[in-house]
Amino acid sequence: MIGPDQWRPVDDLVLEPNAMKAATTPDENVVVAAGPGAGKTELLAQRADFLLRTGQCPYPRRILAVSFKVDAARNLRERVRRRSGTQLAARFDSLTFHAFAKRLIDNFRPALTGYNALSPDYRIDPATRIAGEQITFADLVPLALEIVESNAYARGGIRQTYSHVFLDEFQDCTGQQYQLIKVTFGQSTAVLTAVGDTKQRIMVWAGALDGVLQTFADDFSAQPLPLYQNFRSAPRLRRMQNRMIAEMDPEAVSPAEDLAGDDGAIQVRGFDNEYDEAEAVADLIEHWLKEGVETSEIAILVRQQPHLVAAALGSELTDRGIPFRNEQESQDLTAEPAVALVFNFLRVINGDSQPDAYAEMMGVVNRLSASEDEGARFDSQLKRMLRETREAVREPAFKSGELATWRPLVHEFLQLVSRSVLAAMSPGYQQGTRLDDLIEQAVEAFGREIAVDGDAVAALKRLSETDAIRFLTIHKCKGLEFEKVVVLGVEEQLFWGNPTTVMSEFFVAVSRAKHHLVLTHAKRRERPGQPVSRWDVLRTQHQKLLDFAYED
Ligand SMILES: Nc1ncnc2c1ncn2[C@@H]1O[C@H](COP(=O)(O)OP(=O)(O)OP(=O)(O)O)[C@@H](O)[C@H]1O
Repeated sequence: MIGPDQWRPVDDLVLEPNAMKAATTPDENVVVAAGPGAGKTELLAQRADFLLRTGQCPYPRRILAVSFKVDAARNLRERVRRRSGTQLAARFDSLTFHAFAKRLIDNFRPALTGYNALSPDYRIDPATRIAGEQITFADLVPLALEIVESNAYARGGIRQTYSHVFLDEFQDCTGQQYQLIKVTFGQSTAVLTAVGDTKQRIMVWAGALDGVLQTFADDFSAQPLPLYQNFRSAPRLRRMQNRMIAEMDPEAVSPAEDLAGDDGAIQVRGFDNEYDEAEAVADLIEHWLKEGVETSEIAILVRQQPHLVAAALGSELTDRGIPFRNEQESQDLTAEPAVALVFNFLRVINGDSQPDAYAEMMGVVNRLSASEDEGARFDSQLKRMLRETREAVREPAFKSGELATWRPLVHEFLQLVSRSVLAAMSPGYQQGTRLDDLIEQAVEAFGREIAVDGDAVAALKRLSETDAIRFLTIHKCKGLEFEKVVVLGVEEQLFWGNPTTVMSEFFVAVSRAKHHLVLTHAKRRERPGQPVSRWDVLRTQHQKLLDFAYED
């Protein structure tokens, strides 16, 4: 352990004065409002290191970090683990609001009474609530709120556990989520750090509270500590962001002299139709890849219906053998433990050295063996099966490009693991068809990728975090950053609705780019083959948004 005065930011980062203050304040609630790329998430990781390393968060107390998305919570957890080491990071709980609420319910369930009373083996279902037995995701936060509102023992327990609380992307906090934080930690000794950017408030449709950063500052007597830097984007891109900020939040505009420089590029490209657009964007991507840009540093952003709007680009990339991933689909999938197990099994039987996948897979399956004897028997059966399967896939006759050859192998493995073990992996798997549906989706996703070139290792790589160009919705790209960003379809027909929300979403999209931003629009987009609720064939460029791309 070191003294607070001895602590230096991890990785030798230089923190601006307010960031340093927010990272190291021992006992003050703070709210850090700052624009894109200012280092808000980084600041939370640094603060976690400070609190754990200096003992300001004294053992055995813990830090709670609450985020909105599974990816964001995982990113922050990983960042802290990498920086501070596994031992210290073990006292850092990086959870989504849903996961935090579920923890409260699991730990203090008997506090729920009457209609809300729940049996110990309650289930969570996406849609249907059954009194006493099954709740939906939407019930989690209200039930957790009922627990902390009605039960002083629960409030005391959670306050005892956490000495510090972090709130990331706090501009998108809903009324219920805010209440949960306020009732749980208001009037307590917990020290709270909230970070956010009102210009990136894109969850209004989901009930994000207007002015929540100010409300938090008032309710928690939190000191506002604005940040002014942007570590992400090159000057040309920052000037475009600044033109948008001038309209969205004039007080936050940066002085022109801070944004001088020629680094960075913005292109606006108009096309007659989506096929011309697909060809031109694929040419650009091919060019970037030849220049040595990593696939994981390229993102294609679409406001809505990405699988339809980006379909032509997807086929063009497939024809050229350029890997891409529809994030909406596969990233949600890989967060599922059953899907991760299937992919890890495929990695183990295909790759020569896959220690992480092997350890993860064995960790899951062994954890669940009932007795030592049974465990040993199961272990040897599984190892034999893996050995034989590895040999089989190496046979020249093995048709690796066809899904039909893989499907029985996956099912044989899952049968060996057993239904009860699979069902125990997640509360949602015990009822209905969710488990089978997920396994089928995992196999299908692998099938689509393996069809590209028959290379299983490459297919699995594309299905994992890196090594593929990502197609994302704007909601999914929150908090992420890429060298090259293409916003596909800057058109009235895609960027419609409440003008403030449209601006915020466009702002989130353009501010993901580090060096190069491409904005496209097309005059026509053919109606997709599949049924679709709303589709306009004729398109109009969104002039107001595109105008921000041009210097005066
Ligand atoms: N003090 C710093 N010095 C150098 N680089 C930094 C610093 N703080 C953050 N960065 C880097 O700047 C980039 C943006 O940081 P981060 O993602 O934390 O910003 P953010 O404010 O959360 O952005 P956004 O709100 O747009 O998602 C990251 O690549 C991060 O590693």
